[in-house]
Amino acid sequence: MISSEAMAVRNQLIEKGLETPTIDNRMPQEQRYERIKGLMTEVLSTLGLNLEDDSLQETPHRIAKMYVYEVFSGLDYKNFPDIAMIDNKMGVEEMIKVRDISVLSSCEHHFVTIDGTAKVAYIPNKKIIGLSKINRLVRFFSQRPQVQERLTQQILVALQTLLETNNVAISINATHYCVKSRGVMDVNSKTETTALGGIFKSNERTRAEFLN
Ligand SMILES: Nc1nc2c(ncn2[C@@H]2O[C@H](COP(=O)(O)OP(=O)(O)OP(=O)(O)O)[C@@H](O)[C@H]2O)c(=O)[nH]1
Ligand SMILES: [Zn+2]
Repeated sequence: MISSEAMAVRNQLIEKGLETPTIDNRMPQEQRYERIKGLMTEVLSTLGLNLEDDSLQETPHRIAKMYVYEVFSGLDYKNFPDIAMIDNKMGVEEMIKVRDISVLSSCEHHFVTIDGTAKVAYIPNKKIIGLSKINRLVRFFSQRPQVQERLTQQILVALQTLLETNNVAISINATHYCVKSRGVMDVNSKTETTALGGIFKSNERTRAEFLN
């Protein structure tokens, strides 16, 4: 079942043109897994690998399981985290900032790892979010084929929707293994993306407090 929070976030992303481009192929998870397993068998044998070898035998199964149930599980809103919100009874008016949130995602151009950290901040309105739920949201949207810019925006919009305020900011600093382990093979470069909402965009001091 897809929760009402997940539906609200999804609708906002669609409205803002930020949803991950997907097609509705109506294939249940188990069927997706079976199909990918068969197709990966083709890929591996086309590469010339011997799938009768005991180490390689289960690799099509492992890859299909990893795609459907692990690294791309965020394509399915049924896996959207349960979000615990609490009323801002204590009247918090200052910035809440969480740093060093792990970001492990996959680049949609090459299907290899994006590895980094996120910093998230918000100024509460009527609601406060359970801290671990910020990490879970980051993780949900990371578990999709991604470009870092879209990932950053999706987390911003999700938090804005759930917290019922525009005053949210996020930055992600990440290494792209498609840049590091292949292609240009730059082992040092990192990419920083930022998405600012509400007062984080309009007020220089608030923005500076977040960015520094
Ligand atoms: N903006 C952006 N680009 C990304 C991201 N992840 C990967 N890319 C880039 O996507 C581009 C794809 O370029 P292409 O020329 O189509 O692919 P390619 O031939 O494999 O390119 P090289 O990586 O330069 O070898 C590359 O420049 C990647 O570095 C991302 O999160 N954001
Ligand atoms: Zn890439």
